[in-house]
Amino acid sequence: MKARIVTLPGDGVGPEVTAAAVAVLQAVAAHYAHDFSFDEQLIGGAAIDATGEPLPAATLAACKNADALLLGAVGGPKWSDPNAPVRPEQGLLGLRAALGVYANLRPLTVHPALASLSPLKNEKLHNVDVLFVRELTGGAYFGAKTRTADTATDECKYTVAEVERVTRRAFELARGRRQHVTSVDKANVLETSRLWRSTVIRVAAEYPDVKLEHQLVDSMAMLLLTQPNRYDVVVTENLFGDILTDEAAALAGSLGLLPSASLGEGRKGLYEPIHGSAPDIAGKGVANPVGTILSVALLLRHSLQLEAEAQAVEAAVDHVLQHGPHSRDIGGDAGTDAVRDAVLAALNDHANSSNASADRERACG
Ligand SMILES: NC(=O)C1=CN([C@@H]2O[C@H](COP(=O)(O)OP(=O)(O)OC[C@H]3O[C@@H](n4cnc5c(N)ncnc54)[C@H](O)[C@@H]3O)[C@@H](O)[C@H]2O)C=CC1
Ligand SMILES: CC(C)CC(=O)C(=O)O
Ligand SMILES: [Mg+2]
Repeated sequence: MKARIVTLPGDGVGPEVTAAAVAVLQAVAAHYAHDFSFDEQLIGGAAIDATGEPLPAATLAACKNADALLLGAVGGPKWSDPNAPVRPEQGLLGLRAALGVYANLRPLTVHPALASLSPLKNEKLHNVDVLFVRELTGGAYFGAKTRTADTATDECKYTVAEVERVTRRAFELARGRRQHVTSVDKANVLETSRLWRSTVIRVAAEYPDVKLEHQLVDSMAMLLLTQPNRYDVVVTENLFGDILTDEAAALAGSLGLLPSASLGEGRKGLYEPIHGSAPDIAGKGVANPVGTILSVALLLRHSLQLEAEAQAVEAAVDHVLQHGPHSRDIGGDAGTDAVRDAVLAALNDHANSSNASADRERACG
């Protein structure tokens, strides 16, 4: 198939992990005879340096014209002056809003080979398989902001329509999994959470086959670490989802491992690791590319509908996590390129063995 993919490497480790993930997409294209074109665009601090804006018009135009987008990360100390007129993060928020990608899927699994890195080193780690569905284009990140010399405000606003659409997405996804949705809010205190909860309850009535439970976000932060295997699909608002998923990454062993897919109504999606620009390790060639490579698997699955290819990438990553090499954040000493090369080799083996078995089936049939 033909697909136009815009890449947005961004800042810090963003270009390093994006390059590794693009190499995987190129290998998928070669193994499975697809025609993927890549168009690299500026975003974040790199875009501010080049154009003065975190989301240049040319970037937005290219993104609107693409089938899928792959992003590294934005931000870093160079652009973090609290009084700066523009910030790299505004570029990413603006892109999410412009694309209308309101549902951010952040899957969490714990690879058995990495279980010793997890704070929960016991049987409760078995079968951890949680799909976070984070609302991505509303809430405090997008509300009106005010600032005077001694006071600042960030408005947190949600409409019923915004809650309904992300809740429906969560319930639809739960139907293909273990039919269980946990909605996380702070309905004992926040008005937005009370609207969230009543809307979720109403939408849930459309899905009698899916069990719904509610959890307040503060106790959820604890339960996620102590009983993660209780959860199937977790739906929550923008800020809570951002925080809970970085916490969840600790269970997997590193923030560098988790991928994400940001989806709206069409097939187009924005794919990125859940981590940031990791300025502490940027430029050293040691960033873990696994979260970004697994984001490529989500891109293949959700935007390009190439399920076999998505599974091939996931199997290749699984092989590397099982046998190494491992990057420093997960206890090894391999650099980004060595992990990328190991994934490419495993993908090559996987594709060759799939082709061989297809040949055998054809010969028998
Ligand atoms: N989606 C995005 O573009 C995001 C951007 N940011 C931005 O990133 C910058 C740094 O933010 P932090 O709070 O430090 O979060 P961070 O996610 O960049 O880093 C947190 C810790 O995780 C480690 N880490 C992250 N990704 C890794 C990887 N692939 N391999 C190995 N270790 C990894 C880092 O080295 C650091 O110790 C800030 O400017 C922030 O605004 C933060 C989160 C998301
Ligand atoms: C705009 C981003 C920096 C927010 C974030 O941390 C994330 O989406 O994970
Ligand atoms: Mg975050």
